[in-house]
Parts: sequence; structure tokens; C-alpha cells
Amino acid sequence: FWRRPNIFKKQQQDVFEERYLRFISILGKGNFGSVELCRYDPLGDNTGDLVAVKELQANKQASMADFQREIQTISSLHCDYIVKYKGICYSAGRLSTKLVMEYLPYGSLIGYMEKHRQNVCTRKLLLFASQICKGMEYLQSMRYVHRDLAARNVLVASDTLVKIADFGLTKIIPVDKEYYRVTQPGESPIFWYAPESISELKFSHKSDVWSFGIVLHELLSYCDISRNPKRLCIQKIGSYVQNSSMAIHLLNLLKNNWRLPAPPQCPPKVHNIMMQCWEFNSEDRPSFSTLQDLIENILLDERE
Ligand SMILES: C[C@@H]1CCN(C(=O)N2CC[C@@H](S(=O)(=O)c3ccccc3)C2)C[C@@H]1N(C)c1ncnc2[nH]ccc12
Repeated sequence: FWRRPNIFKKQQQDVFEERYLRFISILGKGNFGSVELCRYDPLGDNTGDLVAVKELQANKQASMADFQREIQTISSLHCDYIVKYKGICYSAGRLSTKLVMEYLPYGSLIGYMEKHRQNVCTRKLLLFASQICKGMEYLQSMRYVHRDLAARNVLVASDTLVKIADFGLTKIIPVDKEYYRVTQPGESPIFWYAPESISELKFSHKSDVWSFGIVLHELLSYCDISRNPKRLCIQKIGSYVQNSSMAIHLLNLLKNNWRLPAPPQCPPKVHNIMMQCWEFNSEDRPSFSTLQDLIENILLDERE
């Protein structure tokens, strides 16, 4: 019996041993932990693979359960437009777990745009947008709501491929409901949130569509920090407003039909797609498959 392989043990390639994980640099930090660039080098001769390792801050025990769920989520996703899961690393005597993912050297969309803005044309932006759409369509087919779709969480794999990363806030929609209701707001990126998410903490595929509209705005603004959603909203609301009441001010603006202004040189057809994603009533927003077609149509119409 004991000689039989434990069929419930994670497949070998899933488990990374901490002693072979060499820290190189920090790829990004957030309020729960960080993502680090490491080399997994069992031979000790620097021939091992570069990997991105996400870990929780030790004292954030509360989010350990969330982190386990995140690992569960990302390991179940297999899509060209979603960052690949490589495995897990039990560390510090199994006190904390680390999530090991593929490392994409170009990093996030924000950093990529800062460096390569000159040779990114509108068609390229729309190609990236349609890939994010395909990734979100796949996510929706698995009944996941991302809840944190933003340019900072989109990875660039190459000059012609982007992938959705970071499933820290992703939730599964219960089978008997069309939305997921969060219990506590947490550190929420309200400037990417749909009105119903701000007011009722309700999240659905249609609230992800609202966030997609914001990502489209970020793309057409070349992720320019001076035009980022948070800054544009605060300019409108007034920087004297405290964070605690920022949400209610933003919600009133949205109720009065204020929306982010079209980015400079943004084609009217693309701005029109953003506005459809920002319909106040979630049912009036397009689905990701409709968005897919709308973007493809622009790409086909504008073929030189
Ligand atoms: C854009 C990526 C996701 C966002 N991010 C990040 O640093 N964070 C996402 C979550 C937050 S966190 O630290 O708040 C967090 C920490 C633990 C639990 C929950 C949250 C940090 C940077 C990543 N990045 C630059 C990467 N670059 C290259 N290859 C990569 N492979 C995989 C990621 C990755």
C-alpha cells in the first residue's frame, strides 16, 4: 500500500523547494504582499528558470485563506491570455505558501507603455484590448469574476501578446446567483469599480465589463500617469475630499452621468465602446463576447 504513489499528492512539477528558490528582485508590491523575481536553480549553476513568486506578508493570516483560494483559482486556469501557474512553494516549515508563476520580462502594461509608447499604434492597443477580452471571456466561462481588472494587473508577454495576471480578488459566482456580494470593502480600487460595486459591494461579469472599459481608457491613454483614472476622478471631485467619502462623491458623479473624458486622439468608435461599458445599469452593458466583436469590427474597418 505505502509503495503506491500518493495519487492525491500534487504533481511533481507543482512543488518548488524553497532552498532552490533564489531571490533576484521585487516585481511589484501591494497591500497584502509582493511578487518577486526568483531563479529556481536546483543545480546551483544559474541554469534554472526565472519565475515570478507571489507571497503573502506573514502577519496577514486573515488573507491566507484568500491566498489558498487564489492558488486554487489560478491553477485551474488554462488560457493563452492568462498568466500561467507553475506551482507552489511551501516555506518556513509550511507556515506560509508561495505561488510560483511564469515570469514575463516585459512586466505590467503600465511599465511597458512608459518604455515602448513610441512604437505602439492604436491598432496595437486594440489588439491588446481584444486579448484582454478573450481572457475575460474565458474567466467568465469558468464563472469567475476578476474584481481587480486594471492595467497594473495586465502583463505583457511580447510586443503582440498580453495576459491577465493577479487573481487576488477573484471570486466564483455562486450557481444560484448572477453576482458575488463582498462582505467588507477592503482596500478597493474604487476608480475601476462599477456603481453597484461601490454602493452595494456587488460584483458580476458586468462589473468586470465596467472595469474593462476603464482598462480601455488606460490603454488609449497609453497608461499615462497624468491621465490615470484615479487622478482624473480626484481632479473632478476635488483633492480636498477625504478617502472615506471619496466613494460617495464618485458614485454621485456617476449617477449624474459624468464619465472619464475621452483620451486625446481616441477614435470616436473606441470612446463609444468605453461608454457602453460604463452604462449605469449593469444589464445595459455589453458582454465580453459582444465587446470582442465590436473591437474586431473596428480593427477590420480601419485596416489600411
Ligand atoms: C503585473 C503582475 C501582477 C501584479 N503585480 C504585483 O506585484 N502584485 C499583484 C498583487 C499585489 S499584492 O502584493 O498586493 C498581493 C500579494 C500577495 C497576495 C495578494 C496581493 C502585488 C506585478 C506582477 N508583475 C510585475 C509580473 N511581472 C512579470 N512576470 C509576472 N508573472 C506574474 C506576475 C508578474
